[in-house]
This record gives sequence, structure tokens and C-alpha cells, in this order.
Amino acid sequence: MAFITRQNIRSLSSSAALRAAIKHVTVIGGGLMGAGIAQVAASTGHSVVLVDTSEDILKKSTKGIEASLKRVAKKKFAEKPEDGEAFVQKVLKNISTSTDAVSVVQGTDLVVEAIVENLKVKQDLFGALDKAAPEHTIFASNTSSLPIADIASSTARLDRFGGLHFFNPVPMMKLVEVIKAPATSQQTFDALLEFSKALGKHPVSCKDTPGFIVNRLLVPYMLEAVRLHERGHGSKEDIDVAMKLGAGYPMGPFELLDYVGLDTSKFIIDGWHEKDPDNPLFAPSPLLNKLVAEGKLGKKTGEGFYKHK
Ligand SMILES: C[C@H](O)CC(=O)SCCNC(=O)CCNC(=O)[C@H](O)C(C)(C)COP(=O)(O)OP(=O)(O)OC[C@H]1O[C@@H](n2cnc3c(N)ncnc32)[C@H](O)[C@@H]1OP(=O)(O)O
Ligand SMILES: NC(=O)c1ccc[n+]([C@@H]2O[C@H](COP(=O)([O-])OP(=O)(O)OC[C@H]3O[C@@H](n4cnc5c(N)ncnc54)[C@H](O)[C@@H]3O)[C@@H](O)[C@H]2O)c1
Repeated sequence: MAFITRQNIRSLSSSAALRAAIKHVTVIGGGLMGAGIAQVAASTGHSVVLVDTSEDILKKSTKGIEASLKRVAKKKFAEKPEDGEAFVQKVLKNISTSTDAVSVVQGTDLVVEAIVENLKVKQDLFGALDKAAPEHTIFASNTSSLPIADIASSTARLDRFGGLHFFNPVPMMKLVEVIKAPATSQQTFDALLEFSKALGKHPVSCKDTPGFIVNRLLVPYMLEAVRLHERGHGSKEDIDVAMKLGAGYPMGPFELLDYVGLDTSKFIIDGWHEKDPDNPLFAPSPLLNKLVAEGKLGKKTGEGFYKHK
């Protein structure tokens, strides 16, 4: 924020100026997605603070980021491993951690929220941050399924609020869905597009509709696979192999559900079912519900549809 003050930020009209403004990024939620978003933002020269509810969680997030960076470096610097190690250390230096979101956002240009998929929890968080963040700060949610307008409604910055939907694993997946809610200003939307490009991602523009583009197609597909299995029409292994070898998907639907997290998948489908109970594509799945009730949330807990090492 070298040359942009709070006073003159309102007069900024070009997206180039807004692009220059996003230097400091606060990522809230250090789980699967938040850690990945922090990693990619730090790798592309942004100053990042990663926030979660406890130091223990943040330690785990940082360890995960380091491991992922090492995988990236191993390929990127295959010929010169010492440059790879320097890259890892340089990126890690761009990331600090905190358990105090309210004080961190006082000096940030962009907040990317990646906490649990629950409307009330997200609204409470953004409501508190809105009072602390500077006027120019843009808020974005990485929600998989909730309307951006509903999340933004707990703030007084509807024009500076949009969606930035990343894909798991963030360091590998090139797409970012950039969501323009009805009140999102064109300037904010452009700044989010530019930020996505600055991360080396390919942005697509989305309306604020359930599941945006990818999840509106992907989540019903994954749930249809579970229903097919529940009806006894295929083993999960055969369904996974069929979709990989017959449709060219990198993971089968059960592998992908475990990868995404069964809790997150259940939050998505339950929310849509509540809003549109007659839509068979959004019907809950007894098997998914059972696994979540047992704490089998997928890869992140070591077991979901499959056991993971
Ligand atoms: C629900 C939400 O709202 C939306 C979503 O996110 S939906 C989910 C979207 N994501 C997908 O569909 C993912 C589908 N799966 C894939 O694309 C691929 O399986 C995959 C990229 C995850 C992994 O690739 P794959 O070849 O199957 O496995 P793997 O051999 O482990 O990985 C290949 C390389 O990818 C890289 N890689 C994978 N995960 C990585 C990570 N987290 N960090 C860094 N590098 C990684 C590594 O370079 C790895 O090589 P390495 O083994 O030498 O380290
Ligand atoms: N898992 C995916 O594949 C995926 C992909 C795209 C988007 N998303 C979305 O991203 C968000 C996060 O998903 P995830 O898979 O990373 O979840 P996760 O369970 O891996 O991580 C969520 C993290 O948020 C933290 N948290 C919860 N409440 C918090 C608060 N008030 N303040 C700070 N931290 C808090 C938790 O401690 C946890 O570490 C959800 O909205 C989800 O729908 C998930």
C-alpha cells in the first residue's frame, strides 16, 4: 500500500490501480482450502496472514504448506535443489499466522474467508471484521455453496464484497470462480479478477447462483454416484474405476468426496435440500450422513468412504 491512502482510495477508478492495491492478504481458515490459498498468494509475492482459531491448527497448516511447497519445488527446481530450498524459505517468509482476525484485518487489502461452510458462522465473522477493516479492504468468501449476497448481508460493504471460489488442491487447480453478487461493484469484481490472475490462476466469471458453475454440476454428480451405490448398483471401487477409465476423470466420485471432505459435501447438499426440497438432485444421502456422524470425514481424518494412510 505504498501510495494509496484511505482518503484517495475512493477516487481510484481503474482496475490497474486496484490491482496495485492488493498486496496484503488475510486468509481466514487454515484448513484444506485456506492453507492452499495462503500458499499460492505467498508464492506469488503477496504478504499473507493466515488466521485460524488455535495455534495448534496453525502449526498444522504451516507444516502442510511447507510439505506442499516442497512438492512444488521438487518439480520446479529439479535441476537445482538448492534453489528449490531457497524458494520454499522465501515463500514461507511471506506468511505469518494469527488467531486474532480482527486486529490483522486493520492493515489488509483483501480478506479471503475459507472457514466452515455455515452461513451464520461466516456472517458473524464478516460482521466483526467489517467494523475493524479499513474502508478500501475487499472481502471475499471461498464458499462452495452459499449465496455471496447472504454472507455479505452482515456487513456494510456490499459493494466491496464478492466471491473467490478456489479448487482443491489449490496449488494444482488452475480455476478460480469469481462471483459478482448483485451489489458487488464492477471495481471490486475487476480487482478480484486481477488478483486471481496475479495468483497464476484462470478466472471465470460467475453469477451468485447455487454452486456457481463447477459445484452445481459436480456435487449432484458425486451424490448420484453415492445413490447408485446405495441402491446396490455398483461398488464404490467399480464406480470410481468406471469414471476414471470411462470418462477420463482424474479421481472417481468416492475418491473425490473423500478429498473434498464429507462434512463439507454434506453441508453443501443439506443447504440446497433445505432451499429446494423437491429437487431429487439435492436429496440427502443416508450413507453420507452415517459416515459424517461417525466422524469419518475423508482424507483429512484418515477415513471416509475409504481408509487413508
Ligand atoms: C467442493 C469445492 O467447493 C470445489 C472443489 O474443490 S471440487 C474438487 C476439485 N478438485 C478435483 O476435482 C481434483 C481432481 N484430482 C486431480 O486433479 C488430481 O488427482 C490431483 C491434481 C489432485 C493429483 O494428481 P494425481 O496425478 O492424481 O496424484 P499425485 O501423483 O499425488 O500428484 C501428482 C502431482 O501433483 C502435485 N500435487 C498434488 N497435490 C499437491 C499439493 N497439495 N501440493 C503441491 N503439489 C501437489 C505434485 O506435483 C504431484 O507430484 P509428486 O507426487 O511428485 O509430489
Ligand atoms: N474442501 C474443498 O474441496 C473445498 C473447495 C472449495 C471451497 N471450499 C469451501 O472452503 C471453506 C473451507 O473448507 P475447507 O475444506 O478448507 O474446510 P476445513 O474443515 O479443512 O477448514 C476449515 C478451517 O476453518 C477454521 N475455522 C472455523 N471457524 C473459524 C473462525 N470463525 N475463524 C477462523 N477459523 C475458523 C477451522 O478451524 C478449520 O481449520 C468452506 O466454505 C468450503 O465450502 C471447500
